[in-house]
Amino acid sequence: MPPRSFMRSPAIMRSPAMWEDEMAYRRTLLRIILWVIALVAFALSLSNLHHDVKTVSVMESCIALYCLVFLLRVQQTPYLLCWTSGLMLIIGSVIIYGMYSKGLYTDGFYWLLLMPPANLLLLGLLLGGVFTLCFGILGVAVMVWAQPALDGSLDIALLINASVSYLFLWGMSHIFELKRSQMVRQLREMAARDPMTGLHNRLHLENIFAQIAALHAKESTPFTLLLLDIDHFKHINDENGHEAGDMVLRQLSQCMTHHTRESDWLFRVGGEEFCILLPKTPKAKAIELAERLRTDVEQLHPMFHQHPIHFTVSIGLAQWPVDGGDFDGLYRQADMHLYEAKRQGRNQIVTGRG
Ligand SMILES: Nc1nc2c(ncn2[C@@H]2O[C@H](COP(=O)(O)OP(=O)(O)OP(=O)(O)O)[C@@H](O)[C@H]2O)c(=O)[nH]1
Repeated sequence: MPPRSFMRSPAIMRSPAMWEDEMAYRRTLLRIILWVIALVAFALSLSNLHHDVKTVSVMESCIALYCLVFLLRVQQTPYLLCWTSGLMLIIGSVIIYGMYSKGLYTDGFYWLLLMPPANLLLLGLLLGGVFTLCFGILGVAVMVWAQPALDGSLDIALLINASVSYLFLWGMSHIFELKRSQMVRQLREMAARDPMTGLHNRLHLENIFAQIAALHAKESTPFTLLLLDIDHFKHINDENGHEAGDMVLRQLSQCMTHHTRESDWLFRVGGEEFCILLPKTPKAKAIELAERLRTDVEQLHPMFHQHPIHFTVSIGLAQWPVDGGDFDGLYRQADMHLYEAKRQGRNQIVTGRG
């Protein structure tokens, strides 16, 4: 007969893609933006060729070409920021050159206003901010030094209007990007946590496991996975009500937090089922911790409406890599041990061989 909790949840939930690639959002955005820039740059290149502005036309063709090559790499390159920085550098340089050239001064200025939102959206607050600052300074420099040479005099009103518009767009883009990244962080945190206990939820488990396993494979040290299940939890609910059951779940979470280190990972993986990952911990040490936890829980007796609630936990243990080299294997082994602990009468730890 297969282990109990594996029957309840046959497949361990896969992590959402957003955790697998921090830059997934920017990749998607870039795919659309690159097509647009490539087409616009190509059209402008033809138009400038037609109007005999050959240097700018060649530069615009280069932008279109860069975008097409970038499009081929955008989904898998690990150097996304380098590629994007290159793109913004080329576009910014062409704009500044356009402003410097006679005849394209005003056109170049309009295009420069695109730099703050594009930089911040594609490169983030810090790098995007540096690019925006550099191109802003260059834009003002072109106005102050090159404009009198081109137009005969410096238009102070235009300089002020241009600078204020640029700064305004930068400020708005900064606030937008700041709020967006804060919201993404909050959503990730909420998606990774169980609201009742504050522990990580199952979605996060596989990702963390992969990171811990990779680290331990490098250092050739073992780590241990514990599965805990509250005994007869249905009975606690039935006898004392759902609220009492919730309180027991929170009490157990606090007890788990108390008995573990900062570096350990605690998860609520099901209704009354919990998982603990103990990095750099061999089975013998994990058994000591599990035993302390089990006896502490046995003596807790939290009060619910002046009525003490007695509860116990059963624990299954498995050590990486001897009990399983990958997530599914190790989790299955710990689950089999937990099943055995339940079968042997509950309120105990089963660890298997070794
Ligand atoms: N209060 C409360 N109960 C929950 C929650 N999630 C699941 N449960 C209850 O947990 C109980 C689990 O019952 P069972 O799977 O039969 O397990 P058990 O009674 O603990 O029995 P053993 O595990 O065999 O010792 C069910 O009654 C669920 O309704 C929750 O968030 N809060």
